[in-house]
Amino acid sequence: MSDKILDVRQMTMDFGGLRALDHVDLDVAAGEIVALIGPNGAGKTTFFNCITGIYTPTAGDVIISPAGKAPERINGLKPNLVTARGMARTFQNIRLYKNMTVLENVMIGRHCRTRTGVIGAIFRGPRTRREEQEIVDDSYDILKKIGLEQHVNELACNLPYGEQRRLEIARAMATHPFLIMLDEPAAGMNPQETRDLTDLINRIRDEEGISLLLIEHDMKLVMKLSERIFVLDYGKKIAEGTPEEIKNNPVVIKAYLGEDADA
Ligand SMILES: Nc1ncnc2c1ncn2[C@@H]1O[C@H](COP(=O)(O)OP(=O)(O)OP(=O)(O)O)[C@@H](O)[C@H]1O
Repeated sequence: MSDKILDVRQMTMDFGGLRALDHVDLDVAAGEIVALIGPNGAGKTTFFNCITGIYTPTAGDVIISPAGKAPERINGLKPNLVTARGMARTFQNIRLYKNMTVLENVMIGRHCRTRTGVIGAIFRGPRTRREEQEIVDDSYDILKKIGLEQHVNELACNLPYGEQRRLEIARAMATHPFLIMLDEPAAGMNPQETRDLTDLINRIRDEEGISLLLIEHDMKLVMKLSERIFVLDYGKKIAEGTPEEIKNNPVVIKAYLGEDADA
């Protein structure tokens, strides 16, 4: 496929004697929503950590090809540089600056796109002030898109759980990514919050043109949202395909879905 924006080849990660990822291939095309599923301990979060620079994989390649840019191998880049290349992520456990406002949390995400250096920040010339205003405006726009604009000045810790999760997504969007990776975005959400999240993810793809790769245990959500699904089990990729193919794949049913296949 020529329109791959992310192409992960033979990703392998050993923790001492434990092989958490075993030669895993995965790709995401432009404008695609892809899910990575598998039982607890299958290696999903490790996979995210390997492609975002948190871990240095034992072997494998991560190649990105955002629109209009030449393909680049990003193995070994530090997480902040991976983000700057256009790959943003959220974490399994909410990681917000809880005692900062909603707007400030998004502005922090946006800062990875600033041009002002230390000198500019100290002297605060017109260019720096203009850039700061742009960051505020851009962050506010993102909060509007996410539906959190009425909370701009509230502390992040005072938001209900579902909205904290949305704020994390807003912060990821503020980095102007071509791909957002969500680690269990629906975890702990009630049914209404999960429905809102489904709409939000679709809107991010349809209106912003951002691709998404998500780890999720909520099979209903995965089947509804994803165009393709990759399945891990004990660090190995055991299947990939459309939701229909995955639902009916006997190897997947045995390893993971079991009775919930039609959930
Ligand atoms: N830093 C680490 N050091 C040692 N072992 C680790 C480390 N991180 C993960 N592992 C192990 O690697 C395997 C894969 O873990 P990982 O967290 O990636 O699974 P997962 O599919 O994300 O699970 P879950 O759905 O429960 O979040 C597990 O056996 C885990 O114990």
